[in-house]
Order: sequence, then structure tokens, then C-alpha cells
Amino acid sequence: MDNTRAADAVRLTDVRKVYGRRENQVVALDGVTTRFGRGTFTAIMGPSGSGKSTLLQCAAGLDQPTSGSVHLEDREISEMSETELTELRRDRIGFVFQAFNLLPVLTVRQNVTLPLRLAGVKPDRRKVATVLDRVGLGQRHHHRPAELSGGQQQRVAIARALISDPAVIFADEPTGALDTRTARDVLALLQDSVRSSGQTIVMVTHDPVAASYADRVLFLADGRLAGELHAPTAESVAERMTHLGAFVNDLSAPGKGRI
Ligand SMILES: Nc1ncnc2c1ncn2[C@@H]1O[C@H](COP(=O)(O)OP(=O)(O)OP(=O)(O)O)[C@@H](O)[C@H]1O
Repeated sequence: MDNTRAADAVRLTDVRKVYGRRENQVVALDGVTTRFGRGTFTAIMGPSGSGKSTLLQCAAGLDQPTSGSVHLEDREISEMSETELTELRRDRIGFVFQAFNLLPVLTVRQNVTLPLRLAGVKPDRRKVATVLDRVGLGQRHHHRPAELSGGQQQRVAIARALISDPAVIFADEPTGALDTRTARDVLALLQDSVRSSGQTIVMVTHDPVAASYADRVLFLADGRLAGELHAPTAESVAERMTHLGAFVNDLSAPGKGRI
């Protein structure tokens, strides 16, 4: 395999996403080109409506771009059939959402192993135990979600995302429903899975503190990339966010090529 290209878990090339038709058209993404290297933790930030969720959905094969291409581990996913995409999402992608999306009747262990069992794979007991230990729930595998705190439930969701060794985990506001201290624990866990196991994570967030746990922050404004920060701090992210309004105005100015 070509090592240079394989260094990217996900690549987006000139991705454009237009919703609606004619006068109701909304350009949610307007020519986004970026890459997410293997073993990196990227946060995506931007004002409400700037295209963050759309970017995540297109990168994860949950939605198809109107034009442009998305590669996951060198496979072009933007033209895959729904069946191919379903398999790819099941086998190579992990998801963590703000609402933990656990099945209430299943135990922690059953929730974590569900993706494997749906794929017809018998869960390896040692692997399950290792992943549960990693998220700090080794002693709680027989509990049901309602018996756990919000932070613990999100840890179950992270374990469920990790169990199939995905190429990338997409997280959409994973700490949005958690209090500050619990949120920090969950973010530290995500960061640790990148640093110690080389997991790739792409996370949408509104919170500069959450973004500061990432290696890199990508800023979106009006469907376009509006810069990035490496080794971010909460302060540097917050500062950049306050300037994004000005960036949008600049893009909209006459002669800047906006439609
Ligand atoms: N299914 C859809 N149909 C029509 N327009 C949509 C659809 N999904 C998103 N949009 C529009 O595309 C633009 C980008 O939306 P998106 O949800 O990606 O933004 P966001 O940055 O994630 O916003 P937020 O921070 O509020 O969640 C918005 O103008 C939104 O209204």
C-alpha cells in the first residue's frame, strides 16, 4: 500500500453540499478540502449553521456530497451504494453522539458488543474486557444504562465505538449533555484513545474547552474552511471564534466570489 496516502484516515476534496432546490437552495458546504491524518484528534468548530454537522455527515458516509469526493482509508466513499456504505459504517466507523443512543434493555456489555453481533462477529471476551477497563467500566458490565450516570453512559457509547477498531470515530457534541467535570473526563478518555492507541477522532463541538483537547481545530464559516489551529488552547480557540463573524462578512463582501 502507498504509505503516504494511507497516512490519512479520511480525505475530503472540494466537497460541496447543497440542500433544497432553486430559490430554496442552501449551500451547506462550499468546496471543503481537508484531511484527517491517522491517529489525530481534530475538532470542528464554527458558528451555528456554518456546516459542521454536514461536514461530519458527508465525511462519515451518512450523507452524500452534491459534488467533490470523500475517501476513507483510500476508498472513495462518495459514490458507494447504500449497501456498501452501511457495511463501511458498521466495520470501519465509530459514532458518538450527544444523546448516548444506548439500548435501555441491554446491559453495558451487550450495548458495547452490539455492533459486532450485528455484523455476525462473536465478541472476543478479552477484547471486550480490555475496552471496558479502558473506559473505566470494567466493574459495571452487567448494569443497564438507566443505572449509570450521564458520563458513564457516554463511556459506554465510546466503548461501543472503540470495540470494532474503527478507522475513525466521529463524535457530534459528545459532551453536550454532560456537566463540566464529567465532560472533561470523557474528553480525556477520547484524547487518551488517540495518544495511547492511535485512534483517529473527528469531533464537532461548540465548546472551546472541548476543542482544546484536540490536536487541531478546523474552523468553518458559511460552509467554507476559515482557518485552523494546531495545539489549541481554550483561549486561542475562543479568540479565533470571536473573529469568525468578521470572516463571514468578508466572504460576503462584493467581489469575493460568493453566490
Ligand atoms: N436536511 C437539510 N435540509 C435543508 N437545509 C439543511 C439541511 N441540513 C442542514 N441544512 C442547512 O445547511 C446549513 C448548515 O447546517 P449544519 O447543520 O451543517 O450547520 P452546523 O454548523 O452543524 O449548525 P449547528 O451548530 O447549529 O448545529 C444550515 O443553513 C442548515 O439550515
